[in-house]
Amino acid sequence: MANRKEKTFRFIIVGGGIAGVTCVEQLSSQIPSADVALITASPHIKTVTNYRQVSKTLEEFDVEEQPSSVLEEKFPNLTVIHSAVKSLHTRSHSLETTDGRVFGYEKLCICGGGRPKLLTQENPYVLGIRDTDSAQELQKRLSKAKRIVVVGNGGIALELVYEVEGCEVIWAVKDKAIGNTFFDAGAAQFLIPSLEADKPEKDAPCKRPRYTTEEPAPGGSHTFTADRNARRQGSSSTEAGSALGPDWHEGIVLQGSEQGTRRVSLEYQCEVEKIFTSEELLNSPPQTLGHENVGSWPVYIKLTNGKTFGCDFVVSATGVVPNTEPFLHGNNFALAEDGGLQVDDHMMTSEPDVYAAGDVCTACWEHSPMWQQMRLWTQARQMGWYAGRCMAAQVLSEPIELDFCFELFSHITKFFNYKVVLLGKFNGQGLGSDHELLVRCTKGLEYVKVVLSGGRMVGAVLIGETDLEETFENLILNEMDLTPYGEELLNPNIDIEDYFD
Ligand SMILES: Cc1cc2nc3c(=O)[nH]c(=O)nc-3n(C[C@H](O)[C@H](O)[C@H](O)COP(=O)(O)OP(=O)(O)OC[C@H]3O[C@@H](n4cnc5c(N)ncnc54)[C@H](O)[C@@H]3O)c2cc1C
Ligand SMILES: NC(=O)c1ccc[n+]([C@@H]2O[C@H](COP(=O)([O-])OP(=O)(O)OC[C@H]3O[C@@H](n4cnc5c(N)ncnc54)[C@H](O)[C@@H]3O)[C@@H](O)[C@H]2O)c1
Repeated sequence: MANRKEKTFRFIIVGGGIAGVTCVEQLSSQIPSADVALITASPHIKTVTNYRQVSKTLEEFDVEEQPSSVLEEKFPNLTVIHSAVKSLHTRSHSLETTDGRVFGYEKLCICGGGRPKLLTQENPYVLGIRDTDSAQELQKRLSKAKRIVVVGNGGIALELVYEVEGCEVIWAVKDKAIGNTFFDAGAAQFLIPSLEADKPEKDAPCKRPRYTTEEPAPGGSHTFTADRNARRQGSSSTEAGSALGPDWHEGIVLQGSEQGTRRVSLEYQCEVEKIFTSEELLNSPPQTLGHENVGSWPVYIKLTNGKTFGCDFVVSATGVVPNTEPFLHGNNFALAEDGGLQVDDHMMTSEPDVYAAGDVCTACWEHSPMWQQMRLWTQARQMGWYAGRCMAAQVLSEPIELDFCFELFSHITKFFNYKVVLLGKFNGQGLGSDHELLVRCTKGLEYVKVVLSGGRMVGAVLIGETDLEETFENLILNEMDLTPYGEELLNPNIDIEDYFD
């Protein structure tokens, strides 16, 4: 490294997202005398506000973008450095920023987050959504759009297809049902009517102890049309200018160039074969186009089901990749299969004195049977907080055990305007055939699914205002044998809270 060290900090945290900021807050409050540096590429930092512990493991909060001065005022020993890390030298315990400065550290925590795993990096008509800038770019392009194609079947796609209005949406999913990262086909079936014109009728509860679902035929497609005015009555108003947070889409107007109805066409079980510009399409065989007219759209997307759609742009909502590049060269980090920095149960990477937290890392300790990593705000906050505690514990020579929040996976969110709570092995992840499901579904009102293994509850999906999260969380954590209760567990006429008191 050519440049001389400008300063050596006791702790350096890289990344001003939820993981990095929570780590800084934890360290600075635990060891107020320690000099801490936060190096971040973004001009603003993300902070957790309105934090609420819903139950033992479920938490809810808002995410706000704030100027970094807010953090510096709170912690006098904190220095915020607005620059990106260009390279890391773990042997000399130093790093270099893109503006040529070199800083030393005693302990480092990498919280560089992730970036969208785009279908292609080169095509200007393919957008990803990550931060405020990309969300604003989406809003700008959408305001002139008549048709977009959304590829992907996770959190972003689910939120986007529901929120976009005044623009036709073609939604291409690899799977047999929508929302594969969060739901199974049963929950997807429950949610699908929300894309349709009328609010679903509220039927009497129907218990479905045996789990069956109808699936669309391979390569099948469905079109759902919603009446905008009808839906508006039940949805909250959009306010321009608020920060990208868990309700990121409420801060921007996702309105296409047309007024009136929303139209979502679902293309199931297909992937992207090719993305063309109109010029490329002119030079391709005539059968490529199908019913589309060449030249009427700026970009065309050919799916593996043989269909080609012209559109104004494509949203690639196809997951994230950990932002590890600047940290790898010349070092010896162990990387996980998903590209994340491997961390142990003290959030330590394989390099000495280097920790990592949030989307950039992959939890490689032996997980509790009820926990799995998903790249979510909640886990970024929990990992940042725990990494801060681990770093402090090490310098103070205090023992520390893996935090309780990693005992049980829990996530609370909203899809299609329904409250959604996910607990434990909510999709029977890793259980193979060694599990059974109990399902209760009331169309338009609630969907409750319980995953049982060896008579014990190991996971649950709760959609709607079920009020069951705390009871089910306790049942999972207590590992109670529920065999004697059988299907009564989901009997809508039994107040389950009283039942287990
Ligand atoms: C549109 C969208 C909606 C989402 N909705 C939800 C939701 O409803 N609920 C939920 O739980 N999760 C949601 N998520 C996921 C959630 O945003 C992430 O899991 C979480 O923000 C990860 O936090 P992080 O701190 O690890 O990373 P990030 O928030 O990505 O922060 C990384 C930080 O590191 C900085 N950085 C990167 N590289 C460098 C470098 N070389 N040098 C210096 N700084 C660097 C960046 O500038 C940034 O400040 C959503 C994600 C998206 C994109
Ligand atoms: N409410 C929430 O909790 C929420 C909302 C939005 C985003 N998020 C989080 O933000 C991150 C980014 O969201 P996301 O939706 O991009 O990721 P995701 O991991 O949730 O979903 C990615 C989806 O893309 C599909 N996919 C991957 N490669 C593909 C390909 N080549 N072709 C077609 N489909 C492909 C996957 O099957 C999956 O359905 C995730 O970590 C997600 O959990 C959470």
